[in-house]
Amino acid sequence: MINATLKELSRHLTSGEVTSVELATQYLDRIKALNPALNAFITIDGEKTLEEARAADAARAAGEAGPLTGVPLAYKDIFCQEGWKTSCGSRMLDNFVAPYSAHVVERCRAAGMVTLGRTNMDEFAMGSSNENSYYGPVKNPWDFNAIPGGSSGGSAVAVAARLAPAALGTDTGGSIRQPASHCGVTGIKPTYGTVSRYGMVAFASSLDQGGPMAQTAEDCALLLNVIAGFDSRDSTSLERAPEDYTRSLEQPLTGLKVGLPREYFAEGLSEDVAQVVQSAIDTLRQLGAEVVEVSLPNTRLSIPAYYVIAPAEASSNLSRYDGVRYGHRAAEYSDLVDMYERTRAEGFGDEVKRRILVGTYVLSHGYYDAYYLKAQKIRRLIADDFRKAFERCDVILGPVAPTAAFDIGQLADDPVQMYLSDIYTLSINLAGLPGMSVPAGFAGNGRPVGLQIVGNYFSEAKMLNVAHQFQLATDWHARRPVL
Ligand SMILES: NC(=O)C[C@H](N)C(=O)O
Repeated sequence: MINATLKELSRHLTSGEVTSVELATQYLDRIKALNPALNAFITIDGEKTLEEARAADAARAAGEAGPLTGVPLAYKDIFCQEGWKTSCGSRMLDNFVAPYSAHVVERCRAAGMVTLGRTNMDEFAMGSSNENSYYGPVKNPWDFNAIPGGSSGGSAVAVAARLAPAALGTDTGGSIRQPASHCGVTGIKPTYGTVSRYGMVAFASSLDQGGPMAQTAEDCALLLNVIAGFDSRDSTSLERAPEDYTRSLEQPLTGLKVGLPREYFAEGLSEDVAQVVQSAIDTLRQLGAEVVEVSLPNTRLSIPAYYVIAPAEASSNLSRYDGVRYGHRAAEYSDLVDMYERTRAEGFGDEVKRRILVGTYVLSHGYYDAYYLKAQKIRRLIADDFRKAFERCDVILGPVAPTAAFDIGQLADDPVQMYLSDIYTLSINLAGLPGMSVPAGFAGNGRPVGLQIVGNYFSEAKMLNVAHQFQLATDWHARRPVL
């Protein structure tokens, strides 16, 4: 049962082959056995989980079950969940129990899904390796020396190690796609505005977007059906008619136009990742896709633009952690300013402090035009690159990251090198486009490699169709680490 997809679990629950309580117990036992080594979860609470599972079984007995009632799910520790500690991977929120639930959590609970726990992450979602968590690094189940990717590393590992059949993550500059790629799971970051940010701890609000991580594209579609949709409590939530994201899964790919950006296959891409991506493209070609070359000339500017805009927004968003209202407060201080200073010095880790400093600097008088305004102009150019590219193709394919997962500690002292690993993911967030990662093979060292699929605005159903057809023709998504 532990290896089943959401789709299969739904069937097993419907047929009565398993109850939600039995299922939750199996996952909780596995979490208990493996989490001490993997560190994928920050919080588990078996009693609460079983209570939700019992309620799901009761709903089913009363004939009130939906397709995902009783199916378990893990949440990145960034989504507020009433009654659960919501730490965002930070000492600052180590004592914070959310008094309300995020929109996506409300949606999943209303669908009858059962909470397995809260997954580890880089502090305030800042990082690409999960080494920035106050709760310690997460281990990649394929190789305990490897990083799992970040910042949704705990969610990716939970799915890869079968500690959960699916998990929710967030993606500001690659945080769903890059850990999905490094752990061999499927993840999708929807078009900006598709999933409500209400109750999601804010990092860079113009880029943050929640999304599903699971074994298959089909499962991601099922989960997206649950979490997507308008919510008036998020001012950037889009008012659109509800969609069924599974509607195109079975369509053949004949005639699909696939764009390969020249800039994604150039210098900096490792040989083994290039090979995996190339063979995935060959598979899609055999399935009827037609390949065209496209150009995204401003790709290289995405790193400086993102690392101005994201810290700028973060410096503003994180100003709320002042020790007054909630979260950490220094134990000793002499006056109010001293309290602010000590609280923030103690509560935030190095990477968060670095970004607050950068963000404050680029927004400060005299530097605003030189950095922030310029970055916003680059953002427009990047979106224009994609607009032109999508005149010639239906989806864009490429790598998710330049290399497979690197070793724990390898880039820990080199933030700029760490930022460079986001080169293929950042521009998608800057443009607000949907992007996904699909397991496509392994690097020479046995670590997983994902294929990135980028779609035009609101083309999630098409992307999921491409991913699903790819998964019908390959079995990379079904491989699992030996644990
Ligand atoms: N949050 C993200 O999407 C990850 C990105 N590497 C960052 O540190 O900002």
